Amino acid sequence: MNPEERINELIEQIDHYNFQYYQESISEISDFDFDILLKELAKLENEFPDFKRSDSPTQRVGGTVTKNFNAVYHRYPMLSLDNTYNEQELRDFDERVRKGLDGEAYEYICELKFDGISLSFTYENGVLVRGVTRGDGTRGDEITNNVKTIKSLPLRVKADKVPPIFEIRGEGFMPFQSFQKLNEDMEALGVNQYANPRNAASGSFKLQDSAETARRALDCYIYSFLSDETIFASHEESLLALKSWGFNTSPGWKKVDNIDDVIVYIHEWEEKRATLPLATDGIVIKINSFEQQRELGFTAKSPRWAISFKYKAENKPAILRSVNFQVGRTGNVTPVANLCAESERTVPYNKVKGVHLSGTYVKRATLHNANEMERLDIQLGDTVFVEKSGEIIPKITGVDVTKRGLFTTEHIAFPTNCPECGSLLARNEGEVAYYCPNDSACPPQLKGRIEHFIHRKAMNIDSLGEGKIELLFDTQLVRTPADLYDLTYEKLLGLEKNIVNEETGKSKKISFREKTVENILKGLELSKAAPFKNVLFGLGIRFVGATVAEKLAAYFKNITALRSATYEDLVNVPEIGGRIAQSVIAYFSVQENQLVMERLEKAGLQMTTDDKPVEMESNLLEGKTFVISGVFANFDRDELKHKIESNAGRILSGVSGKLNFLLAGDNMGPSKLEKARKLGVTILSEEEFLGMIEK
Ligand SMILES: NC(=O)c1ccc[n+]([C@@H]2O[C@H](COP(=O)([O-])OP(=O)(O)OC[C@H]3O[C@@H](n4cnc5c(N)ncnc54)[C@H](O)[C@@H]3O)[C@@H](O)[C@H]2O)c1
Ligand SMILES: [Zn+2]
Repeated sequence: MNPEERINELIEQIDHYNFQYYQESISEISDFDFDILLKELAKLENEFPDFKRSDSPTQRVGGTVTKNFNAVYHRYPMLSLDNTYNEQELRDFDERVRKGLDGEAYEYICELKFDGISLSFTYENGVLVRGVTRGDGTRGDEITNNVKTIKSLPLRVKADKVPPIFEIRGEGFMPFQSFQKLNEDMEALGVNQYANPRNAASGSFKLQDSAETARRALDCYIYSFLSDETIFASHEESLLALKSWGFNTSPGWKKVDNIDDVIVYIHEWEEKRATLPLATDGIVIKINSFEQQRELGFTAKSPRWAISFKYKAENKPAILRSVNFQVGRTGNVTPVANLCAESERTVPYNKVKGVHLSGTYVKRATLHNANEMERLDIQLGDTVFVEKSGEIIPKITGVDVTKRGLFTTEHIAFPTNCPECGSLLARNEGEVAYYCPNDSACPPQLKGRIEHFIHRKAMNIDSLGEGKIELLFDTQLVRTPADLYDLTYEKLLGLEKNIVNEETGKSKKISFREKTVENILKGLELSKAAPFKNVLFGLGIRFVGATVAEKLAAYFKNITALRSATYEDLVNVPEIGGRIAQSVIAYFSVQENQLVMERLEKAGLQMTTDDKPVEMESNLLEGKTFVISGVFANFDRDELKHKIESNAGRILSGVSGKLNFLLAGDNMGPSKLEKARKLGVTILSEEEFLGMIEK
């Protein structure tokens, strides 16, 4: 590949990752690997300036504005930061600063680099009037209602020196605690979880529903002040003033006067940052004097007076001692590695401490699925590399095959049968995970279904925590949600169980005394008033999350109508596709499920509703099928989907002979387009589509 081709290829890759990262809040590769690609591009552009493109990601801030919010121009551009992972480059930066300042003395402010999203807040006459994301650096999304949910952000500032208009900036983030809670909720709902707190913060600040943003308990650390008037001489002065005005300025910053002390600061926080309640990914170094900042100026993408030093995700060798195959609520089988430190090879596994990584000991890591095990070519006894990605879930990133002796490792067979119930495992076409199909009797699946049933967004029975369900399950009192409503005071009183925590080995005794039993029964009684949509969601039908349950409930109005709905009836409901329809039908065709439902109805749960269904706009698209692909100028995909469905059209999951229309936006994959053309599918632009439903 010649340099020009490589440059173009890199741009395409980086644009793709940027889109995923900023628009979809997904990291498809690690920041480190992303930064390697970006550096390779910058280097090639330097060597071959003729091939340098003006739209290169080295010349632009990575984000974009979305169509969901008002785009507003920044008064002062919001740039990125140059970054480095090593001390030598930091010294090179210091050298450039020294030259740029012509021998003047200078100071640095070192700050922690919090891992969230950049936010800008404008105050007029002391009142918060606007909150905006960084966007593409020139324009951002106006998310004022969402930033107002940040409790530590003053809505009004009262102080003497406050200028009539000023802007402050900071990092909006989700503390680990909120992150964990959010992901637990998402797991219970069966929807995709966020990989790390940064992605969660980014997604949460850009929600349409501010009430949901508020529930997610986001916060923000303020690290910069801007105004047209010169009020402060230095960054330090501005930070101190902001603090005295009531802002939640970023904690832990320090003023130093040479690069060696910057490096001391970096080492100081390398381990200590693991004790913070939020994610950090490095430190930021800024020239203190505003005058000197002006002298040094900016590149197209970042200030010349600042740089960030990023900590590499810590990666350490460990020994793979064994693999557990865990069966989850939906029957998915996940391989989990049991690890020990290299020095613990011969220590009995219950005495193993594990590998010290970013402040904690790690002895378990996910291997994701059979494909991933194959990709790693991992064997028992192997020396592997473990990393804490997003500082939360440890994963295995590779195998050190040079450490593999002739007889020291052993092939790992992925089980053919469920380790919990013995059923033959199955795998759906196109999916990587194996699952246990025995959903009516496999213990973790039964238990999981009950845990789901009592979830906050379902029957909301919080007097029945996880341990209690385990106890009810073990004593065979409860195997299905319907059994819960047969529980009585007499059956419950006096039950006991020791529950051992697998991680810590500590045991906890659960015993049902009078008060506990009363609370459980009260919770069950109250749950009988939960609306039909909650009951429907609580059943845990595959692909029926809270929103789908709400739509089905509103459309069919009662369980009898839903139960007898045909596939055609179901796909006629706006926004219900074939996958959901099939899953609902499959669920009701199982006799045991029908029985559970009848018993729940008898117990007095709500099986009807008066909620109104989604309004249909017309039948203009009746009998027509659509696939939406790419990015559109006026609507996002969900809006287009809604338009199709509320005009009686149907969405298909992929391009096939059955498809009538491909609604094609920008950036869609060329192979999809090609396939559609071959099959004679009509390709529509956004405008052409809108023309079809105009009345
Ligand atoms: N994994 C991926 O797929 C992927 C894709 C795109 C970008 N990225 C990562 O994001 C980086 C680019 O993002 P970026 O442009 O936001 O740069 P950045 O996150 O590396 O640095 C700039 C940002 O740091 C933040 N920040 C935190 N604490 C700060 C402080 N005390 N002072 C000033 N700023 C502070 C601000 O939000 C600022 O916008 C890449 O280098 C890469 O590491 C990853
Ligand atoms: Zn099973």
